[in-house]
Amino acid sequence: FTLNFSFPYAAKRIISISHFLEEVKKLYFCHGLYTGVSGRRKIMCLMNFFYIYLFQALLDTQNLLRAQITNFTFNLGFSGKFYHTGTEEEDEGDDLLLGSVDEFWWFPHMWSHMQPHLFHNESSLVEQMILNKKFALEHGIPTDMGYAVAPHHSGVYPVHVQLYEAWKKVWNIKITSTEEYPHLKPARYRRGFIHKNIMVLPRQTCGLFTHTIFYKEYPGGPKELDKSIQGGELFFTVVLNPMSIFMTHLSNYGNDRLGLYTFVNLANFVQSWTNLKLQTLPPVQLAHKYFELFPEQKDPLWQNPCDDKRHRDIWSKEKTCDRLPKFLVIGPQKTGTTALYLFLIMHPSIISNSPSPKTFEEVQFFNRNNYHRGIDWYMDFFPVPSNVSTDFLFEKSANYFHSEEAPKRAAFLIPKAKIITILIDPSDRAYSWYQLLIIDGQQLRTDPATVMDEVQKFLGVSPHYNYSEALTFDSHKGFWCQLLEEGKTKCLGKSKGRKYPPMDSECRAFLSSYYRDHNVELSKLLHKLGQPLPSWLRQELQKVR
Ligand SMILES: Nc1ncnc2c1ncn2[C@@H]1O[C@H](COP(=O)(O)OS(=O)(=O)O)[C@@H](OP(=O)(O)O)[C@H]1O
Repeated sequence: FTLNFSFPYAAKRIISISHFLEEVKKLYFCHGLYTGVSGRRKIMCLMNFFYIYLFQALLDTQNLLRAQITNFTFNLGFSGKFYHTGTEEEDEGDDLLLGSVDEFWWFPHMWSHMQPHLFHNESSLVEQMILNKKFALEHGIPTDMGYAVAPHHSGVYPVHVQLYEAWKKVWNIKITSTEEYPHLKPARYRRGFIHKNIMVLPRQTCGLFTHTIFYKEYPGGPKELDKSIQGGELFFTVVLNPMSIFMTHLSNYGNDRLGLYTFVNLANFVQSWTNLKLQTLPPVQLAHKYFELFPEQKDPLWQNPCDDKRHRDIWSKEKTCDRLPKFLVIGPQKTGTTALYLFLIMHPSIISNSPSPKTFEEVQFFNRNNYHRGIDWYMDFFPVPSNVSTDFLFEKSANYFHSEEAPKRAAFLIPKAKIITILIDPSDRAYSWYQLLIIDGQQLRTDPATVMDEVQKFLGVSPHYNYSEALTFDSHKGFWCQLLEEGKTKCLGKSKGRKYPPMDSECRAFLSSYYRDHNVELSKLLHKLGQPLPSWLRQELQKVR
């Protein structure tokens, strides 16, 4: 234990480069990837330069870590615009490093280290990336690692879809990492996800930042860093995560070399006190391993980007969080959802999404694969409300009701949204579904104005809209329709409110008995929720089996 502690400390004093980085507070990064499965842990370290000076220090650290971590290799990130823009010594450092590209792995940052979410046009992002790629090609830096990191996490999560597209076009990026999904804190809940075929891995925090240059000046005192390494947070991060990714700044490898100190010490401590084996994998292999271990993390869960300050800060100013629905009509299908939809959009404060070319008035975002298109895609269906507090954006997708995924997904993105569902006798619904016959019996069908009064009350929408005046029973259609000027009516199309012969009694008895147990369960649920039983349900329950 004592040896583990004292060795890197001594090493630090012997090989430190004292004149380095006194005033450099800029962004020098080093990434470390710790990965592993069950009894194995793997480490890879990534580093990022603008003015590289510490070539020798990097190699020293890499060699020291290789003694403890199989295949340990730094992964260096580059923003080419800063090449040869430092002092003479720093420029020399750049050349030294570029003369030994084969010693390390490499990943692109942005050309000028800009935050991607500030670029609204994909083409400007592409331009910037092409510059960085040209720089890489000119200097023999490999361009096929498939890994990239966005400066300051910007654009990765919350997803800036333009970044993902540009990454794929220019660099064929397959993997990235962030500390922001689903949130920075608590760190132990960070997860990965796959979006647009790019695997996003959770990144851990090692406690080294641009300002942690000197051991004695470590925030809270050096004991804090030592505690974290020796059985504290950092130790547990590696022990509890089969795969850990760290990012440190180049400044952590100058002066007191806290990067070296921390990781060598950590690896020693882990090896002394556990049976874990540490090893490193190249990024793409690492990502595949991660999602083999955590397949349930593949599907992302989108959240409102404005709910977390850190997320809001890296969310494009040209995008707003107001283009999200305040309520959902979730179906189920064949219960009168189209009629309810029509009645709702008659209200001056209620605004629906624009139509989808494929699914018409329904967006069908939360239930199936549209969800993987991301929230930019979803929000584009909604207008920017002219008055955020009084306008009610909503969306009706009748198959949310029976979707396994929709409730969780909706709860994450729009946790405050109200939900409206329509229940009708399932026998009638099933019958309607198979287009044989339909039985009238719903309040929405017979008395929509009262239903719409309840809906308005439930939503708290204003002004109060008088549906008794705005709707009329169209005897030709046989349903309630919108009343237009001069007594004309606007009814739903031919496919809604069809005329069938009545259901035969044998069929009704069969369906009634088929749904009986479900209806009993439903009545219990409604009772528990303090909801009144619909009249059809009361009638169904009174039937003798
Ligand atoms: N005002 C009015 N006009 C027309 N139809 C009305 C109305 N109110 C309720 N209904 C009932 O709505 C049934 C269709 O339900 P949905 O719109 O939810 O169907 S779908 O899931 O979108 O296909 C539809 O069923 P079908 O007649 O079998 O099509 C009607 O029974």
